[in-house]
Amino acid sequence: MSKYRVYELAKDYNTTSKLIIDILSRNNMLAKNHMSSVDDDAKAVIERTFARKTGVEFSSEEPKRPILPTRPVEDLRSAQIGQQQARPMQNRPGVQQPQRPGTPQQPQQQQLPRQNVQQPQRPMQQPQQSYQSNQQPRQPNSSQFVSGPTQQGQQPVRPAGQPNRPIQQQQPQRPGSQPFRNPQYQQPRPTNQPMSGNQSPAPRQGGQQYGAPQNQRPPMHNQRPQDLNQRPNDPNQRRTDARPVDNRQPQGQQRPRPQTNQPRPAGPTGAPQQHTAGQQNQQRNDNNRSNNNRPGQQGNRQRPTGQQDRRGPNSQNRQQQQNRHRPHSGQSIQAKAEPPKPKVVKLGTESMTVKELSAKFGREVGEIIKKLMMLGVMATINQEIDMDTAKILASEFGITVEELPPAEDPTEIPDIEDSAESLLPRPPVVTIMGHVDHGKTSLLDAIRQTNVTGQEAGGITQHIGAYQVNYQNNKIVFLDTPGHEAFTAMRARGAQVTDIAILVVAADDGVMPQTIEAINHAKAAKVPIIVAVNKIDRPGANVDRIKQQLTEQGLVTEEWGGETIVVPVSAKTKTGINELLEMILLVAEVQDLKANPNRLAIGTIIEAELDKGRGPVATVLVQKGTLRIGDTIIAGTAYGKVRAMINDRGDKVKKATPSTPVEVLGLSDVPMAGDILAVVDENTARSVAEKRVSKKRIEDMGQMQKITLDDLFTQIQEGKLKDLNIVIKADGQGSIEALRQAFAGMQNKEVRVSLVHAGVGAINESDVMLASAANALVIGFNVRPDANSRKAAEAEKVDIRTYRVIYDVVNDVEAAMTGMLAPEYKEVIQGRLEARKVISVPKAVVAGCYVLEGKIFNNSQLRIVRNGIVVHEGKVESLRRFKDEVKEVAAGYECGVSVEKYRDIKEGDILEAFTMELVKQSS
Ligand SMILES: Nc1nc2c(ncn2[C@@H]2O[C@H](COP(=O)(O)OP(=O)(O)OP(=O)(O)O)[C@@H](O)[C@H]2O)c(=O)[nH]1
Repeated sequence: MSKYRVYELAKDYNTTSKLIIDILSRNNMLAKNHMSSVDDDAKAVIERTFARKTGVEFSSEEPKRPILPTRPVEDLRSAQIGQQQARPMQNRPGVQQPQRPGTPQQPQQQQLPRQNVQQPQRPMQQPQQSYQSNQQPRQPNSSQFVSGPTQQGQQPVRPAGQPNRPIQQQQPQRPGSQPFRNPQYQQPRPTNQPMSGNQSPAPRQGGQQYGAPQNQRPPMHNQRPQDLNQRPNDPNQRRTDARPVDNRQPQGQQRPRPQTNQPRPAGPTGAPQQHTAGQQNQQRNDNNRSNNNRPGQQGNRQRPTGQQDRRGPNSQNRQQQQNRHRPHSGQSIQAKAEPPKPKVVKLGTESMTVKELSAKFGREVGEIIKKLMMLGVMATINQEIDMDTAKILASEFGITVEELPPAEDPTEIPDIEDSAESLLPRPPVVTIMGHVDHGKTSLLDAIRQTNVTGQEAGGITQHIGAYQVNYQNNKIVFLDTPGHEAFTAMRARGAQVTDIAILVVAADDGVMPQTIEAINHAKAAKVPIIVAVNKIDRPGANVDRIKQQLTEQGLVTEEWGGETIVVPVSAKTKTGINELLEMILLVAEVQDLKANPNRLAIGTIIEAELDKGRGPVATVLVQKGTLRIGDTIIAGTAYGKVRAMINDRGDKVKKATPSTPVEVLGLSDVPMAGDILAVVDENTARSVAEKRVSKKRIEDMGQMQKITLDDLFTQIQEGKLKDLNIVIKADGQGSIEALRQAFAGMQNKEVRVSLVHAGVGAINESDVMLASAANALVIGFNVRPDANSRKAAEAEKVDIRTYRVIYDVVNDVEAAMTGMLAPEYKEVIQGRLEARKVISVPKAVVAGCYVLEGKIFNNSQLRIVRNGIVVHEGKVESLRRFKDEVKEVAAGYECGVSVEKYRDIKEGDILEAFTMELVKQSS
């Protein structure tokens, strides 16, 4: 009975094994896979099917594999025929492994032991084993053969009576249970023990059983007679080397063994091969070739004859696939250049991508990613890896990291060190610090012989002032910092630019919390402290008690053996002022304060604001060099040319030497208090400012994202926590800093203050829109909303609250946070007027106004706004139309308005008429 393998039939009919299996299954014929053997009936079915279908299915599922031209023509022909004639052994699990390229083919006896180290059998190969027996009718019994360089006419034949292996003995190997063995010898054996070279295969128990199909159909020996007859006579149609030989050829079928009578172009095929009983290990070439001719494989064009592979068919084909891309063994092979694997790498402080790190480490990107994964970092090729992670990664690879110094920040202006010879003495910069209302401003007034206190809104110092005084031909610069807690940040900054701190302690009040805070700031800044015990004129003044309290804070007076200078003073009676100034000069002398005036200036922004008439105005304390008119300066993101400089007395100056405070005009923008001002060339100023702007934008974006995400997460975690979002607009950076600090300390269990935006200037429409988007409250500090922003606020239902005293802001917000804020009165804007003509009359100043919107009443309260800044609040003193007193004036009419106790109305001022309405208190 002839047996055919599915894949052979597929090949014969130029179609796929799957299609053959399908056709067979439709005809109730079992075929499991492409290695399944089928009988002649099945073949007949296939033949009939394809006769009918005329090849429609031929290419329906799998395209025909192209035959590569590397193979000789006769080889290809013989391959086609040979597949019909000789049953290839390639798919058998125990198929012999070809030798490695270049290894001379060994005699079979020598090869046998090597078969035992073949690959474990794969599960997919199991069925193939069972079909091997079915191939036998079509296989020459190689056990009868004498292998070697056979020639035509010397075809070994199976001796009559040579039993074939019993089919019953062909047990499929368990997957992976045994080494890969040549089924020709191994599988017939009851066990999987390797067969020695002189062992004979187990005798068949009847040739009729051998190869019998599973359905036990009668053999059809008339099948494919032509093939059989052609084989011995047409060597060109055979494979060039020996075909797989099967020693299970049914008796009587003396099929000539395909053999190698046409050596392959390469490979040592000349070794004599003997096929003796028990040595029927077919040439590995055969198997190899057979493997190469597997349906769907393209392997037969790769491995030269005699080059054998120890591996199974699949890996062999994989190898063949690789070989296609591999240079021929004879060629000079350029090994794939591996990147050098350094032991030490230099890394900067900035982060690097995974790809960059792989290049630095000389490792594949995949290796880096794998290591990162093992470290718990999921990264992609373009992921940025920070320095710490890179170091850990390097240690994983056994690489030492050398840190490079940080790259120069393009947003920084490098400072130049001055030589000792260039330094000249400079005046000391003194900061007055202390608890609220202990008399800081009064003391400075006493020193300057001026009265600043009277001009301050709410009686509190709310801006850093810088003043220069002369005492005994020595200049002393004073920075007047406020004592309120809210100004901590400003005070801290003042301590950073100062040389000496004057700590004001009221003799009748003693050391208070802000006193201690001031001490700590001065200590942190390593600034010497001189204590001025003020208000010694007060009845309850007790200087010794103050000294005792100071000792508790680590400030031991000189009289008590310490180093702290304590000067009792009275700002009111001007007592002790001279002693204080002398002590300042004494301490300054000890400090040996010097600076180089002959260089480009460096200074610090003490305060900055936007003046509608003059533009951005910055108060600068020059610390090094000399600042001159026309210098190109940069401070923060602002830059420009010095257009004008005004000293503390209001005089215009052309230059400012070290330790000189001046107001500087000419900046493009309002810098932040604390920004460093530097004189640079114009290009540098512009480029550095641009870089700072973009850097700030990126930082702001990151901050916004962080805040949003953090808040979201925190809110989820904290349950009922709500944010009180606030937009601040103020008249100066100092006020913003103060409010920022005040809000930073505010938080209770239910509400947290979140600053959405803070800026200098009047409240504008974009502020309102931002507040609307962020569901925020707008707080104006000494600024007012313009007409558009007020309308926008009404439309968007945004609450704008304006203040002139920081206490009120803090108290209101704190009250709101505790749910106690229930305003008894609510401001209701009645109308807006513009002062167009100001007339002075006896006992009053009358502003000729035009009512822009709403109404003004003769009992209205008035707020006078100049350039968006509130300059006064008061009551209507008189309201006239022409010469008549009237009760109200509506929009579109002119009127004369005078304000109670205020004569400084200017043309262009905006007068807001408002009233306070009682609001029902909510519980
Ligand atoms: N009797 C007496 N009163 C003083 C003296 N110094 C200041 N005062 C009064 O104390 C109050 C507060 O004085 P300020 O100079 O405003 O105090 P401050 O520390 O500058 O206050 P802030 O700017 O709010 O921090 C004012 O009413 C002063 O008149 C003093 O030496 N004797």
